[in-house]
Amino acid sequence: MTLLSVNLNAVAQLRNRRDLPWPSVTGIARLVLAAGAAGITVHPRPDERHIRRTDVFDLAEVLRDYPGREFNVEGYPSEDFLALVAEVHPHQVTLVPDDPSQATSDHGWDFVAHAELLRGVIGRLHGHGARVSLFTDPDVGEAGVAAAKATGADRIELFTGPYGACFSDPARAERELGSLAATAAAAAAAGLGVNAGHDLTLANLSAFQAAVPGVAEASIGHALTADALIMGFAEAVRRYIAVLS
Ligand SMILES: CC(=O)[C@@H](O)[C@H](O)COP(=O)(O)O
Ligand SMILES: NCC(=O)COP(=O)(O)O
Repeated sequence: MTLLSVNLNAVAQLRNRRDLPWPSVTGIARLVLAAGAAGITVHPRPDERHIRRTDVFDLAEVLRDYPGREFNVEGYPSEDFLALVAEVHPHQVTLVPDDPSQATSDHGWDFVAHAELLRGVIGRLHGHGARVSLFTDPDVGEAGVAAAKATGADRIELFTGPYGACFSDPARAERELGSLAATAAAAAAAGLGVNAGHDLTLANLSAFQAAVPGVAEASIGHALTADALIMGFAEAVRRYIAVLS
């Protein structure tokens, strides 16, 4: 069974439209956890376009009321980011090679070029007990997985954005699923855990699950929030969990 971690970036972005405290990021976190989500994911970007530094501390407090659920904090390993996660102590840190100016996360790590950086950062994160996952392009294959393993990471997160973009091209979706499945199998053989995320939806998730077995955690936010605008967060969480189970 793949666990669902709900990404709250989009809720924070809606809140930030006005200088008002609603929609409440912590309130939605409590709602999705009560509905059965295994955890919460956030990506506090340097410009605080959505998740703010204060949200990360507030959500860590919420997670303390839900033993067994996990807090996953994503970001580029800048000194500011590393200082934040050293204070908050999330269960998992997902390292992403994002430039501050990027509109969204749109590629994984070059594990060879960034080997030294990643090894040092992962050692620091392990020092305060975090599990470390590395954002990974779908087509890195065995060589890329071996390089990821060499950094000391615990998991890779399959970047499913290219697959999610195939919503009108079934043939390309099949090719993307083939790449994702090959990289996931290589990761499992190398003793790495496998997470997944970016542009997963109720429409594409079951085909992903069928093609890529053994994914430990899917972090889903944008589409789940869009669904929640129609059916509510509790029902949306239940629908995604049903597909992931
Ligand atoms: C790493 C990833 O794919 C997403 O988790 C990321 O959080 C998306 O960031 P935005 O919500 O800022 O697009
Ligand atoms: N790591 C992926 C994530 O947290 C959410 O991505 P998305 O569902 O908002 O595209």
